[in-house]
Amino acid sequence: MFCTMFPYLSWQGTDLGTGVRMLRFVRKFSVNVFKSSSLCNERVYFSKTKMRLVSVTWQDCSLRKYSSPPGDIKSLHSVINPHISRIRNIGIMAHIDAGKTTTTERMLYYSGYIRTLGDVDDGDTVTDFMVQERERGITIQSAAVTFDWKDYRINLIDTPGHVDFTVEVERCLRVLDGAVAVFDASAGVEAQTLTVWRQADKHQIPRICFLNKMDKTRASFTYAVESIEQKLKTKPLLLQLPIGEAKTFRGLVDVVTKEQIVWKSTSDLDDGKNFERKLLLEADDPNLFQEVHDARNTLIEQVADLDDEFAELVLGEYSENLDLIPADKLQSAIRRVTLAQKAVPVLCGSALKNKGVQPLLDAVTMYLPAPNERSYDFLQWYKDDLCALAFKVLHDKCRGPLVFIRIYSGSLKPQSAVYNINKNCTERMSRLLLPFADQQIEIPSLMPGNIALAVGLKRSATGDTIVSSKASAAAAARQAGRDAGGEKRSSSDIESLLLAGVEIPDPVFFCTIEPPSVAKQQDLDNALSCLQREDPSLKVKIDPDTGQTILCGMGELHIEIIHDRIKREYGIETYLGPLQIAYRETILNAAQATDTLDKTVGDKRHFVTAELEVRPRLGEKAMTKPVIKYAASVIEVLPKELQGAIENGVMNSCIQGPLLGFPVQDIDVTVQSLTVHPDTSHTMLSACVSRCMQKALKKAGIQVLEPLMNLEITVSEDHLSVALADLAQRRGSIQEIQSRQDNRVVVAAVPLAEMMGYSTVLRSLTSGSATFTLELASYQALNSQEQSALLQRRMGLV
Ligand SMILES: Nc1nc2c(ncn2[C@@H]2O[C@H](COP(=O)(O)OP(=O)(O)OP(=O)(O)O)[C@@H](O)[C@H]2O)c(=O)[nH]1
Repeated sequence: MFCTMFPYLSWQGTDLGTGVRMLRFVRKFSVNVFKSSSLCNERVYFSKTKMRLVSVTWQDCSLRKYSSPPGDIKSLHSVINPHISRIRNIGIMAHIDAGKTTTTERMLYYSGYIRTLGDVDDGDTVTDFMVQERERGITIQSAAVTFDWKDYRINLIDTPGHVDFTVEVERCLRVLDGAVAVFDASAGVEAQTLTVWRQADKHQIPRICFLNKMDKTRASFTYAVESIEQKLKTKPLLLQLPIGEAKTFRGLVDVVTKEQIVWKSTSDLDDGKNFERKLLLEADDPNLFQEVHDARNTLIEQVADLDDEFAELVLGEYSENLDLIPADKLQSAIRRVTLAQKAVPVLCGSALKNKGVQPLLDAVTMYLPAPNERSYDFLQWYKDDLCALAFKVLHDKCRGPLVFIRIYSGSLKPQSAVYNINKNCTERMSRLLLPFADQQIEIPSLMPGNIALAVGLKRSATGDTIVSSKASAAAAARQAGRDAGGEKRSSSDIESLLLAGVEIPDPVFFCTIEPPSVAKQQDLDNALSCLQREDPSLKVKIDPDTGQTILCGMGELHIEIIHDRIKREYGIETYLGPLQIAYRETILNAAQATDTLDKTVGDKRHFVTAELEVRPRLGEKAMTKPVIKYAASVIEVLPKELQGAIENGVMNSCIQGPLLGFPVQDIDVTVQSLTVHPDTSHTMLSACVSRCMQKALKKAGIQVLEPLMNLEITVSEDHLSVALADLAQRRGSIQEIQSRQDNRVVVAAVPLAEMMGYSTVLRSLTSGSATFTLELASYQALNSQEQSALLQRRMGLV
């Protein structure tokens, strides 16, 4: 599907003149296949596609710095690989429906990369290109697009807002240098904003806040800013003030320069390209003038508090009159505090009404960091050698997997071999493409800081680290090992230092999936392995008892979308079993067990006697990996190579607990004694340890744990009581009821088992007016009654 949606143009490295001519061609005719009449069936897609050739004048090209004459190598190079200080890798993140896709669409439009404005509600935006995204009006996959704004190259990633796709957000954050957090100005900080904000904190990503939807009836700049300050515990720097609010919103004032930016046209058809920018004078609006004057002084004070260099200016040269502080000095200081993540610039606008997006783009280039202004720990071990991260995979029927790559150091060239550390394999890359808006342009090389699409990598998956060769990976590992304290760190610790991967939380839902006939099983397996490479939060396993394929996902919507994609993209009509909860198991007491394996295979005798102890682990954070220790008498004589086999045996027994077959968490395991005959294979040793573990776990008494979810419902006062009554029946415990403008926000903890089909129920209870988000909080123990009821259900007794 991708090749029909993203036509690409190419040139080969040596013929640069042709390359430039090709670029001119790219600019002249932007092929927009998104206005296709058919978005549904991939196989008929091509024949039904109406290619729309949009003429772009040569003047347009020159504005976008593509005007260099054929053969000008320097400028061609800057088109492909701009100077690193001119690159911005940014993400757009927010709560569901805050307006990320609409804002991205406007950015592409104003930068000249699309000729018509797409609309989420009409299902024709560039970044929401999956059929399911267009139908549902939500972002499911992150989309990476490249465009130029003024003199800057912006690689932008539009991330999903729905909580089921949080992993997608997390893995994108890994490759971003900065982010724009979009808010609905009438709602302020919402549940999912908090989650993505925490994720961005974890990856230390400098941010800008954009208060979108300033045109909405209940939009309130003050309310949204207060909620940012209180809920996100951050220091908002107000760089703009709105002119008007809700219906009267028509522009903004740049607090730094004191310029007013006003969109004169009130027509919904106006594309917002034309606006007036001029100094705000007292005579224009005395109240607003005073407000801006006060806001600028507050901003200066805030920044001076956070930045010593600026404080010196304020206290010295300009102490008599803060009005005289030049805008560029203030901007530089704002940039420094933003990069240091001491504060967050706040801007506002209405993406839908085409207001405020151009100043937002200016702020992105002005205040967010270039790749060389960020520090990445793992880079110190690669120096100038290649280090890149595969952060997204798309399957294209014509060209195979397309892998989005962010390059951190070294360089990448097409037709070259690279080494994938995670997969421990060497792969050949055939082509490199830049994802310019809705086209792809083939490039001859990729330099640090940039993002591109690699064609030909058959095994690389989302989250893999790519380097130049196995030797380079080994050298980096040696260096990392030395820096990390040599022998004291295990090899897996060192590996994790080298890998720039993403932590994937365990899925909370699962169900069986069956093809329409046995003959289609192989096709289904292929489809699932492709989807898994794209989406590491999707897990697929085989039920050891029934042999059925099990699909495990992050939520109802996640599984629904996967089911739909298998049908539409791979043409397989599958049947899903009922959705089930992924419980966990843990132990109640400490216990010991002994096991002996004595087997002769051929002329070899495999003999193991193991004695293990298991104990409940009392940590704050749930741990699915058991902590394995060895008694002193064992570790003294245990050959290192047997350790791996023992640990495999322990891990395997924890994948399926002894009571219901769910993963076992929070246990400590001690190998008390071990006797191994020299001929014993590692597989036999693992098998014996695994069996011994199962015995010990059973003796220790099993407790089933269920996923407990954080629930946040936004509901009107009228429907509050009915929503609360319903929650009480779902074993929900209400933690807080907050006010959000005219609405109430109920914060509660509810077992996931009680939330099946909740969206339909809530919709009917509140006439569709309430919204909710659900996020995994922890695992809690079932009481004995609930546990035995669950056991009976699982055994088919009730
Ligand atoms: N009034 C108003 N509506 C807006 C504005 N921006 C977006 N919308 C509407 O809000 C809805 C959600 O917009 P999207 O751009 O899809 O939001 P999103 O954050 O990308 O949504 P997800 O990807 O599903 O999380 C759509 O109906 C938009 O038309 C705005 O500035 N004002």
